[in-house]
Amino acid sequence: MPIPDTSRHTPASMDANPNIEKRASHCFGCGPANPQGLHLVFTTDTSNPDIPVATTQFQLDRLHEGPPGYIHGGIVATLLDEAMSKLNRPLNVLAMTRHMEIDYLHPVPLYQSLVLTSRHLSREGRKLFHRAEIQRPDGTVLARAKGLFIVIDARLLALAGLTQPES
Ligand SMILES: CCCCCCCCCCCCCCCC(=O)SCCNC(=O)CCNC(=O)[C@H](O)C(C)(C)COP(=O)(O)OP(=O)(O)OC[C@H]1O[C@@H](n2cnc3c(N)ncnc32)[C@H](O)[C@@H]1OP(=O)(O)O
Repeated sequence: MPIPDTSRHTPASMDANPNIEKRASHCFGCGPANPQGLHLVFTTDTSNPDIPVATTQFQLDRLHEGPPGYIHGGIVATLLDEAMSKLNRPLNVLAMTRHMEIDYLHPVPLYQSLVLTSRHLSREGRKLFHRAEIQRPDGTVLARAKGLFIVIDARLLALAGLTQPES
């Protein structure tokens, strides 16, 4: 069987730098170097270091439209996933989403400033359980998610040709 040419799937951002944080600059959710990304910037509250909380405000336009006037459901999932992923570093782990479930409670509007927040719930070994919500400024919850993140160890990183972040 011929070996597939994977090089054609390699985006320009995948340069030779093996450091995971430097390579994360093109993350669709938070990477500052991704011209088509969401450029989310989170504030993380670690006043209780066991239960970090991440928050950001965002406002999207028709580039991310699904139903007329509202954000596409896949982008809503991205926002919730990204917010939950921001809890991993404060917990001193690298982790990836294994499972998430979403309640789309109300359509999420375009052209309005909204609040995206996430909170760590619990940990069982390498399994991290988080939750996230998108709210209107008045506190109305528009969408919420629960996520299971799995801690990625150094061996898996090395298999992907990556190194741990500099602490
Ligand atoms: C390789 C590249 C490295 C890059 C490192 C970068 C890291 C930092 C970048 C962060 C970036 C963030 C960006 C935003 C967050 C994303 O979007 S991340 C991207 C989306 N996620 C992915 O692509 C992950 C793809 N999945 C995988 O690679 C593998 O499944 C994982 C996550 C490494 C886990 O693999 P595994 O260890 O073989 O998993 P497995 O043993 O089957 O399950 C783990 C545990 O979860 C439990 N479990 C599984 N499914 C369920 C379920 N549905 N319900 C309940 N429990 C479940 C299992 O029972 C198991 O439990 P234990 O037996 O340990 O008690």
